[in-house]
Amino acid sequence: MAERKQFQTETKQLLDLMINSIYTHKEIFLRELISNASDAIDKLRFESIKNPDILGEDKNLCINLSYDEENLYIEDNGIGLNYEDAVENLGTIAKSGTKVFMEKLKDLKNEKDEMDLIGQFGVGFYSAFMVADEVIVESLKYDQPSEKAIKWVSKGDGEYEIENINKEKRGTKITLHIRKDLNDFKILDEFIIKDLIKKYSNYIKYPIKMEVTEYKEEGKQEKEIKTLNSMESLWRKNKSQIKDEEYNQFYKENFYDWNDPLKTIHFKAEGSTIQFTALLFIPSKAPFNYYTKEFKRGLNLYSKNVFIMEKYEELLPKYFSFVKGLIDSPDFSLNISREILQHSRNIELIKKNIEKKITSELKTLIKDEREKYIEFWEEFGRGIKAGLYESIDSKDKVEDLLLFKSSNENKYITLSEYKERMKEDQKYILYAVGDSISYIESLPQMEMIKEKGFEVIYLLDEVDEFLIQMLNNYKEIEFKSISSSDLELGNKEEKDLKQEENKDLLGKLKELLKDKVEDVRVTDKLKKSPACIVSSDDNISINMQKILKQMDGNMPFNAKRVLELNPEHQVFNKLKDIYQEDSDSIELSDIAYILYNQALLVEGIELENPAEFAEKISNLLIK
Ligand SMILES: Nc1ncnc2c1ncn2[C@@H]1O[C@H](COP(=O)(O)OP(=O)(O)OP(=O)(O)O)[C@@H](O)[C@H]1O
Repeated sequence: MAERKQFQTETKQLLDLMINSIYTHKEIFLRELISNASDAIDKLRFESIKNPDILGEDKNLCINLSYDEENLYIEDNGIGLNYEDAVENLGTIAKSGTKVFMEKLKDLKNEKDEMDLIGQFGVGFYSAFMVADEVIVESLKYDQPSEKAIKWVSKGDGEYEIENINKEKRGTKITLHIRKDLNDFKILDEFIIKDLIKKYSNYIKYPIKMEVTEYKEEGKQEKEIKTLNSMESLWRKNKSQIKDEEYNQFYKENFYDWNDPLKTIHFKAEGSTIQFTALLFIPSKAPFNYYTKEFKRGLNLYSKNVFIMEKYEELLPKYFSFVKGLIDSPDFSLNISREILQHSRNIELIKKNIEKKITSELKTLIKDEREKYIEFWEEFGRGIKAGLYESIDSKDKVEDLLLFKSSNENKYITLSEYKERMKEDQKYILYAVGDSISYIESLPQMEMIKEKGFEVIYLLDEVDEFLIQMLNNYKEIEFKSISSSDLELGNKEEKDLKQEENKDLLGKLKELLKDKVEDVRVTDKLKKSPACIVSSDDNISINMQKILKQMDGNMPFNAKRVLELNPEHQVFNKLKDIYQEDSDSIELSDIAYILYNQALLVEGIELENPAEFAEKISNLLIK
């Protein structure tokens, strides 16, 4: 006679929650039940170490799936449940923290909170009621005679029935009578089941078998029992036993890439606070949508081979968003939600750990395989820079991974290499901004710097200058633009003296150009060129304004400009002569106008009035 029992109050509430669950991923019930089956086989294996006889005839440890029109069956030959086990484990939530769970359940305000809570506590077996209106568990524990098997039945309505039955085979068979009101959600289908197993349970270490349709030649179909999961989780194998090809194959199959990864990082962390295995890949090519909003970064999460979620982004800082891979940790609960994970201390620890590892691998590449790193940089460098720009607190960790081309043979260098090579009298890390090397090299400001033998890093990417301004310094050496108005290259006193000597002329020029520039000064940056334009505001350089204007055409171009003149140039002498002769002459104002516009042209800035500029040049030519 079956005994009718009530579920524990808490369990009842949990069941109600499951049945009326708003949880969109109903499919996870299969993962839960398979993971329980796998745990049950684990437990049996453990027992069999002490006593190998308990396996008896039934040595092929596996999980069998089958289905008919109304039911799904999940069967294992694991440890099994006896009467007490079933009452205890299937009738109550046998977990510590149940009280807390229920307390919290009372305070719930909305559906999202509900999901978070489910995630936090894990619902395992009860998730079956998300898809089934009746669940039957038939089980024979390994150490019991067949007539001591049990049958446990519940409709999830607060009660269950339990009785002893006769069952010959060891282990547990679960029958789910599938609900009819699941709308779009279908489970009694070969292909759906196959897909779900691949997605969630592919790396369960026991075979999950099911009868499937095999398509033979000449269009013939046959039914065959097949193993649906690959079983082997590469990441749990010993590193020394894995060949490069295996890693590459695994990467390509799981992360949708045609190319082999550039680098594979596989490691285990077995600290006292957290345990996890990481299998990470640095792709060799950026995905086609890498630089778009559609791209999603993140690592896949597993708990002891069981898939939990895809692309969990909090584990990867933005600047490492190119990394693909997975983390397997027994500390993750199967039902954990993204929201809960976010606040978990473990996640912070794992994140720190993998970040350190990726950084050190990349640094090794820079040192030992520069060509490979350059290849990588050309694919992902922009992403690293943009990511770092958004998380500038991580400057210390990432700045040594940055590469820039420099005036030293136009090769890529790191900031630390720059620092090493700095001249004794050099105060700053000098940079120049432009969209090509040839443009930068022809800038008048480069003339004196080259002469002095200072190295200049070239900021060729739009994001570069923004980033450099955020970084502000490298190991306490300030970055300075070669176009910066306060860059001192020569003897400051000499320059100040020249400024003083010519202050009347400079004042006059400033007046003539008053609606165009903020100031007119002498400079020691120029050698062959008569003039250049610099920004008087280090925060918004002329180049940055150009970029901002490109992004938004309506933006006024208002970087504060300063016209700098080369006091050693013939043109300057000419200006002096004209000024002395007649400080109000048209010629003086024309030359000032031309010099200013010329400097704009060299800087690549559109002229306000090209026709007027051309006319003044023509006038000068015929004089
Ligand atoms: N196939 C099975 N064979 C033997 N025992 C089982 C089986 N399925 C469930 N159980 C028993 O029922 C208990 C409750 O399962 P449930 O899935 O709710 O929680 P759990 O597996 O302990 O936790 P979690 O699902 O969070 O890992 C299990 O601990 C186990 O003792």
